[in-house]
Amino acid sequence: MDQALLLSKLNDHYNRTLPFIAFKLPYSDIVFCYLQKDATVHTTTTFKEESFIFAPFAFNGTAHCIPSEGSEVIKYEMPKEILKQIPVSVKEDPTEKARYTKLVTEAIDKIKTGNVHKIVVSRPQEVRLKTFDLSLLFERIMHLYPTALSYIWYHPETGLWSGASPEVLIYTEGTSFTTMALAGTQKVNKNGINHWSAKEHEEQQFVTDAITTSLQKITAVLKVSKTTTHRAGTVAHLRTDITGILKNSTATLPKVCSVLHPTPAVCGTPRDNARNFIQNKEGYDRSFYTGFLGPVCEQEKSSNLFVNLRCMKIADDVATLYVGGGITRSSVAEHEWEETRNKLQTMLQVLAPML
Ligand SMILES: C=C(O[C@@H]1C=C(C(=O)O)C=C[C@H]1O)C(=O)O
Repeated sequence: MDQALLLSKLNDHYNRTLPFIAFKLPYSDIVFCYLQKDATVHTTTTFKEESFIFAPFAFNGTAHCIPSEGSEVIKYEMPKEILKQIPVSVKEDPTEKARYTKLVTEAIDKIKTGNVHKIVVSRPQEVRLKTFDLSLLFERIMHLYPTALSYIWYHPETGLWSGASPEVLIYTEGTSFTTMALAGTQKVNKNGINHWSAKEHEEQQFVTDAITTSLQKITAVLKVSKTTTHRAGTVAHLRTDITGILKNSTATLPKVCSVLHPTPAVCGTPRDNARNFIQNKEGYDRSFYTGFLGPVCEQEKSSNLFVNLRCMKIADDVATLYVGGGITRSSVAEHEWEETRNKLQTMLQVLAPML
């Protein structure tokens, strides 16, 4: 199928308010699309049917999904093309900056009281588009970030979401699994080498420790890699891979997801205390941001689930971009604000021709 036909099918689906998903896995050139033939709201608690799963931050065991059955399934190979990144500026809103830095300061104060080590706080940023163009969105999201899970999800129930996530929640293949601890953020250094502070290493170590502890009960083998620098668009993170074998009897995919989600990389640690802070103080509903998403296939016993980061929701001509960062006792509110501004670039690059 050529790209013009694919785009006309996607546009047609969108105009008829029919659900679809288009996604590309990291390091792959193949875009998969499931175009649902009706507007049924499909949900899953078993994660067994071949489908693309879309779960919110407030996941309670049930996720939205678009099954391949009952959908037109399209496999499309993206032509190789490198799009240049152009920094896009958004006006700094002093009121929003004051609100966010206050939230960060409150998180630091909470951490200093001692019952929570790390809290991930976040904010939505609205951006007005001249006009929304689904074809342009497709071309840019699928080309700009080859190491990410790039996607466009649409369902009349949830609206249109798009993102390029650098963070694996879990990959499974039979009982083998891979997950990752991703934290610490810097702008990508021009010489390609980033130097990380003790604060950034500490923050990332919280994530590794919390993930390995939570996986202990449901795994038979657990291995932790060396920590490396992971580039994600214009920012870089510290990353540790965690691999192993799941216990066959207890570790179903929904169970593994409930154990891992929300990870300390998007919520904090200990989880309940961090989540309480977020719910009481963040001041907005994260909805699908920092939820998880990706394809699952029971027959092949495989899944590729990602954390929904570097994403946005688009309604009419307004895109809402979501960004956050992990706070520890040594965080500096002004730096955290800057970090969220840097992270905004990932989706702003995608939207650039529509601004
Ligand atoms: C919360 C976000 O990112 C997470 C927080 C990070 C950090 O605190 O340094 C780094 C990567 C992600 O795990 C986001 O991008 O919105």
